[in-house]
Amino acid sequence: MSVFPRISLKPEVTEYLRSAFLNKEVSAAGGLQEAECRFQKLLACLSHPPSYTCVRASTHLAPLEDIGLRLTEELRKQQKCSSSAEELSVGIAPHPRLADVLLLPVDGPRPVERLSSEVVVGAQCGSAVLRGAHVFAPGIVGSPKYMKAGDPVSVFSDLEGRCTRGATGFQGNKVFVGNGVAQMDRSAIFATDTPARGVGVRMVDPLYQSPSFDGVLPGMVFLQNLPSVVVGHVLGPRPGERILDMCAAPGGKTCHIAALMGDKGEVVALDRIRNKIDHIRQNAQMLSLQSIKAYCFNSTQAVSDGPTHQAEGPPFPPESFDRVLLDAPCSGLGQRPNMACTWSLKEVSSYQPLQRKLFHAAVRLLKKGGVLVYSTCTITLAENEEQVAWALGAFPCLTLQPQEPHIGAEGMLGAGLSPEQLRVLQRFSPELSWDQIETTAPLACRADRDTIGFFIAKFLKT
Ligand SMILES: C[S@@+](CC[C@H](N)C(=O)[O-])C[C@H]1O[C@@H](n2cnc3c(N)ncnc32)[C@H](O)[C@@H]1O
Repeated sequence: MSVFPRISLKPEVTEYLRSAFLNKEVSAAGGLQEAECRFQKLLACLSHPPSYTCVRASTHLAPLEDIGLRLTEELRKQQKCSSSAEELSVGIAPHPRLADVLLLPVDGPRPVERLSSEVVVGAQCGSAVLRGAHVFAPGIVGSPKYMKAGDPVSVFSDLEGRCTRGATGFQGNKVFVGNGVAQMDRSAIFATDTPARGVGVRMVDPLYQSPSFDGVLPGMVFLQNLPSVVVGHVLGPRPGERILDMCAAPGGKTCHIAALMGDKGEVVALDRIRNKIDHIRQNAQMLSLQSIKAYCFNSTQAVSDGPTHQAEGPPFPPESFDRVLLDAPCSGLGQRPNMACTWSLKEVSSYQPLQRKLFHAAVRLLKKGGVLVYSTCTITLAENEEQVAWALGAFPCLTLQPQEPHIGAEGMLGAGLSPEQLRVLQRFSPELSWDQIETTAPLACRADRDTIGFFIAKFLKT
């Protein structure tokens, strides 16, 4: 059952994406009609959440089976505390190919009746609610005039960011994401002296029901999209190596890399935004990882001029790292659910130059014989296959490598790459099986197909 409309984009952005998905190579290979059909499915599936939640387990601390059992116990406790009449069976399943992944089913869309009191939240907060979160107070933009803690409310997501903060009603473009109970009075949420923190609305009857991971086994499980976990495995870090994560915050992949190395070696995490570095450090501490060193730095300038640079932190001499991850800043259009993106075409298409600058630094910092993984959470050709084609031309020392595991589809036609090159790329394309995925099918079967949109390329520097 489809509850949300397809993702709402500016017409110029829709046309830009259409021209990529219906490019000449694609149309010649499969026909224009099939390409249009794939594109329409893409727009529909992006506005819906995946049908499961993926968590990465800290298998450097305990066996997957033990973590699965402890998680089941914790979630059962959560259900007992929940006032929801309907119980969600926990049903955790290990991923058949990823030894550190647990999958949990999401139940939805469920028939939930709307209440007369409406709380309006920002689009990002609304998407988080659809993936199992409660509503945090900073995400609330509007509430009933006399709302008190304990009031039952319906929560709506403001798709276009039009609701003014503190509004008592909103008639704009909004979608219903479920019912909850206010945890604060309106006056506390919109207080001007001390901005409100913590849960503002506890969701009791969400449209999509999945467990809330707020405070659940924080050192043992980490919420992460499936393709993001695949990135760590594809990079293939080994104990004792020195690894660079160039765009690391909040550190999900950094921590995964350190865990895969058994916390032996060094993982250097860089990010340009200072307060995001604290998130990397907090996550490393929470997951008991000592091998991570995080620095606030612009990675386009992370190569030092001469080989004599002695300091521990960036910039680094050329050929300093065994493996480099470039999880690039990108247009993020693969994220699900995403019901509306208000970006202009200029914004959506602004990332290619920065990604190329980062690529230059990545190649220089990598040792000969080292591995470079480039990834994005977007669906555009310009940030994915076109970047690979450009990199192969710009850096003759790079060769494309097969990936293990290879769970996504192959790369998309249109950037002039050969069939062999496309086969070793990994493009997670939920639209390819959208409307064929049976929600009753075993979790492990649908998990690999019902992902966010994502892209991974692996190179070897020869
Ligand atoms: C896709 S996010 C990274 C997500 C992260 N790898 C993870 O798995 O948790 C991209 C990050 O790149 C950072 N960034 C953007 N430009 C950068 C630059 N020139 N140097 C370093 N970091 C940059 C952004 O601040 C953002 O945190």
